Amino acid sequence: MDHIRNFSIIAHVDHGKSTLADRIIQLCGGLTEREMAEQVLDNNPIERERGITIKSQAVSLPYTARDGKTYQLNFIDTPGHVDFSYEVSRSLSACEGALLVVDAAQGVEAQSVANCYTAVEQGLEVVPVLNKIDLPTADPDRVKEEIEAVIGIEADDAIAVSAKTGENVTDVLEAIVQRIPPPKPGDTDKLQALIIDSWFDNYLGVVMLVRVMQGELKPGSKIQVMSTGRSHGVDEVGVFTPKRKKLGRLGAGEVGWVNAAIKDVHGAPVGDTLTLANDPADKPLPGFQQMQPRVFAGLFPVSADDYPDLREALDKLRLNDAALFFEPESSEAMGFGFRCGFLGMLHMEIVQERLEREYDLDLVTTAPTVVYEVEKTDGEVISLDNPAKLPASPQITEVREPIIVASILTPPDHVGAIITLCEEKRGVQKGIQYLGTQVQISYELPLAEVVLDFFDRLKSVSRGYASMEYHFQRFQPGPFVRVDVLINGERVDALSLIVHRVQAETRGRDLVERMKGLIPRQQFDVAIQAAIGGQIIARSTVKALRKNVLAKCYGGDVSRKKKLLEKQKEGKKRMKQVGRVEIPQEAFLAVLKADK
Ligand SMILES: Nc1nc2c(ncn2[C@@H]2O[C@H](COP(=O)(O)OP(=O)(O)OP(=O)(O)O)[C@@H](O)[C@H]2O)c(=O)[nH]1
Repeated sequence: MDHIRNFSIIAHVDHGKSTLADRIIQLCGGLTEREMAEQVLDNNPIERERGITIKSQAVSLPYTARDGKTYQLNFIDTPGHVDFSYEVSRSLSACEGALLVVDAAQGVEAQSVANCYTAVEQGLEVVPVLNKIDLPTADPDRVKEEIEAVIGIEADDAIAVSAKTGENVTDVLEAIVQRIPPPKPGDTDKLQALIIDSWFDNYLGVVMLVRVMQGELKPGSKIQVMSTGRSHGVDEVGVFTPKRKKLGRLGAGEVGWVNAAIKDVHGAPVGDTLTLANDPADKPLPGFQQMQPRVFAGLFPVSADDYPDLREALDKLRLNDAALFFEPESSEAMGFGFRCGFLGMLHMEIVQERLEREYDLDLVTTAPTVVYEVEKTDGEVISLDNPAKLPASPQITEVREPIIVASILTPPDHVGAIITLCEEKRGVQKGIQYLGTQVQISYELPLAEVVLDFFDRLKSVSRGYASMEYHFQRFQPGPFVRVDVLINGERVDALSLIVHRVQAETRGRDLVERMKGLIPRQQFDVAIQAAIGGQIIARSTVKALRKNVLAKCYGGDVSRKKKLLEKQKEGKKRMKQVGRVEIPQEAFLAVLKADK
């Protein structure tokens, strides 16, 4: 085991993790120059387009070090975005060390701090790497100080590199070999393998990425998933180089893939332990925190005929995405659809995009909402993930909303604007610390406010410099009311939202105004109202169209007429017929941009 090094790379989005990983793979001879042309690790098209890494991946690489020995370096990738921070901790638990990659021009950002603490807590050796030193604005010395001041780890021997040009990347490989310890042997030889990740492959069924802690895994063995007690025969084991490579065994300390004819990812839960069915380990490895969807929204097909297809598509996506939750929902206004739970807004956007792109579905999404805890007068406490289902007020004792703790890092210039923003979002300041060139501000904030437009606002008030990390803290009671939207006098359940009493009037007015701008003019007047209970708090009208649109075409030019009709059809794609009124997708999301 002395020749094995298991490591991860911790980095804020865009600091160059994928580029460095590619360089490392290239230096170890994993791929040819041509194969490198495509960034290999971000291998889902949506991830690639957005330039973010979502799923964990692992690569095993042989490296002949300066000491003449050949080491097996196992790199386990981690995602960089806040929505996926639970995946970071699970990747880290398979490693003995981590490279902390910090952009030498940009400096330390909140996400790297949070992930670095996770690594330190898990007892990993952290090796700081300053990337992008080829940039004229790079200032490695300042960033070293920042790492020490903000994160509090030693950065004297940080390695300054350019992942782009390849400068000093060999030093990183040497540091992995010298500074990161090899895996420790287990207490016994009984198999314990941690499931770091599992995904569904159309040809192979479920593939598991595992870290063998002790014992060994071989084709033909009968393994047992410890939490479910289910047994499966192992078909194949191997590693990614990054290409799939079959092996005869995976031994203690190694990281690789296993496939064992398991039907879907729920049969191979991430964080679970594999052992041998006929010679099981005494106890499972410590698992991971269960991931919980925090943001919910309704997904409805534009055309009711697509409902079965939507169900099938969600079923398929769930094979691969254990964090995705859904159950059938029926709405008076929208018909049949699904209430879906996501880890955060990015997760939601990705799921929606995949449904539309990969499954060719036209969908309308309702405004995302957080989960409220509602205590009823009969003592029952319910988790409310759909505002339309809030019980009538005489039945409610208390409504509690989720509160998060946010840690924001920013240069000192923007502190004032950020505090103003947090206060506007009902935040409570918990601390503010000047750390060299950066300021760390911590706030308790309602998750509902963060879900709205907080990230965009934070970026805009800090001109892109502030970064943030957050985690759930607790539920807190408050005076919440349900604001309903009425279109021509009919309540549209899919547009209801839960808001703080103090913000209700403003939100209602903003929403009505915004919707007025988004609902196209129809053959008749459309009245839009916002109401709390029976009381109307805002109203507005979309005036009827005066003329037929085709009148503009002077009756003559057929192709022009056709074009116009096609254009209208296109525009209709993401509309939902509610009663007599056609409501476009944007109107359902109007609430997201409230009070800007
Ligand atoms: N100048 C310069 N640019 C770099 C260097 N390393 C990475 N970049 C650029 O920085 C951007 C982000 O790099 P990625 O490797 O995609 O960043 P990442 O951290 O993997 O981002 P996520 O996959 O979103 O987590 C890309 O445009 C890279 O070309 C470097 O050493 N120098």
